[in-house]
Amino acid sequence: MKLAVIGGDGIGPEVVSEALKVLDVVAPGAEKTDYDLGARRYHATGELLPGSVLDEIRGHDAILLGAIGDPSVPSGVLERGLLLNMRFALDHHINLRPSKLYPGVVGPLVGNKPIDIVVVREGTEGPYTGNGGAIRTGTPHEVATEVSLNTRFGVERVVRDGFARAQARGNHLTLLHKTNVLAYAGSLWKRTVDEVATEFPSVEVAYQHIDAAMIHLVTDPGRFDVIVTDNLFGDIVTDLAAAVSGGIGLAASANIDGTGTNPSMFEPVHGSAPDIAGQGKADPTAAILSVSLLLDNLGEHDAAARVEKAVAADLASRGTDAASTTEIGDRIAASL
Ligand SMILES: NC(=O)C1=CN([C@@H]2O[C@H](COP(=O)(O)OP(=O)(O)OC[C@H]3O[C@@H](n4cnc5c(N)ncnc54)[C@H](O)[C@@H]3O)[C@@H](O)[C@H]2O)C=CC1
Ligand SMILES: CC(C)CC(=O)C(=O)O
Ligand SMILES: [Mg+2]
Repeated sequence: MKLAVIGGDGIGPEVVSEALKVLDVVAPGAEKTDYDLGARRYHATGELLPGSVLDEIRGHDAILLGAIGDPSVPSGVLERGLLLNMRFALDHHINLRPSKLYPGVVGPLVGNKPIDIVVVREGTEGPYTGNGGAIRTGTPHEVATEVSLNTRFGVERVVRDGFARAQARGNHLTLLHKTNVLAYAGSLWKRTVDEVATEFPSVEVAYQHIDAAMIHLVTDPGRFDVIVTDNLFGDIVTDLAAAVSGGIGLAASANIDGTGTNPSMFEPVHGSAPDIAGQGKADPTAAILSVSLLLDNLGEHDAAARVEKAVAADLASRGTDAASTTEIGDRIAASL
């Protein structure tokens, strides 16, 4: 197993280092190559993601990433030039984000309602493609656009993936969009879901406007099983799903090229958290669960299950005292 490892910025390297401790126990033969990408490299060389580095990364079986983004670099430069660049170049169209309330975890919802949701977020289109512009910048007459790009091809492949996942688990799929206002893109998503649904007769289909879904995720999360949605809505709903399932420090994700052509990338849902970077406060659980997703994706199902089981056991036994980043990583690695 050849892995490219990108710690990145802020708490990224801190949580990745704990994730690797766990990986080393369950997959001791894994060959890891570290890539220095992010703010440090950008300041030193002006480089974000050189083509030669991207080509090298392509030669790996999977990528483990911490987080990208740093306050010393203008907002969006690293996020777009490095992170999104990598997701787009490697065709990571399926952005998989499970949210589960593990036993023993006390979430913020009244009654600690059970949560077991998988968000299938489109990963290469929507408003994240950089399809926009600005004129008269800095003047009172400035105009800025950020166009959401949705192709039938791109929507259909992620919708089909969502249905397949729904069929394999709770047989329920909810499309989240805003068809009442975003009529063109909304219509494409809705029609695609309705058409693909005919191939999956066992899957019950629901639709919710994205704003109302924020209510239901907090008041009645049990109504969701698989959620399929676009890149922006998926970004937002998965931070909320993480928050109601015990916190952003527990939320893992997979950026998958469904065709298997390029290595998929596994990373926490969270960002580089500059507010707590370097303090040993970051919860590495999301990064560790991302290792579980990585192993599962590479067919190492037993190892993946071992990691998830160890995390679940650790979560069940966590008290109210905050443990440090390394304490949590050490504990989970030792339990394996
Ligand atoms: N995939 C990625 O690499 C992502 C990068 N970013 C970038 O990260 C930077 C910071 O973004 P924010 O909006 O502040 O989002 P963030 O997710 O980094 O932090 C939001 C809040 O969650 C807390 N938090 C995050 N991860 C945590 C962990 N593992 N344990 C405990 N607390 C944790 C932070 O301390 C902060 O209060 C920005 O540059 C942003 O663009 C944001 C999201 C994803
Ligand atoms: C920083 C963004 C490009 C990504 C993000 O927030 C995410 O994927 O969750
Ligand atoms: Mg996000």
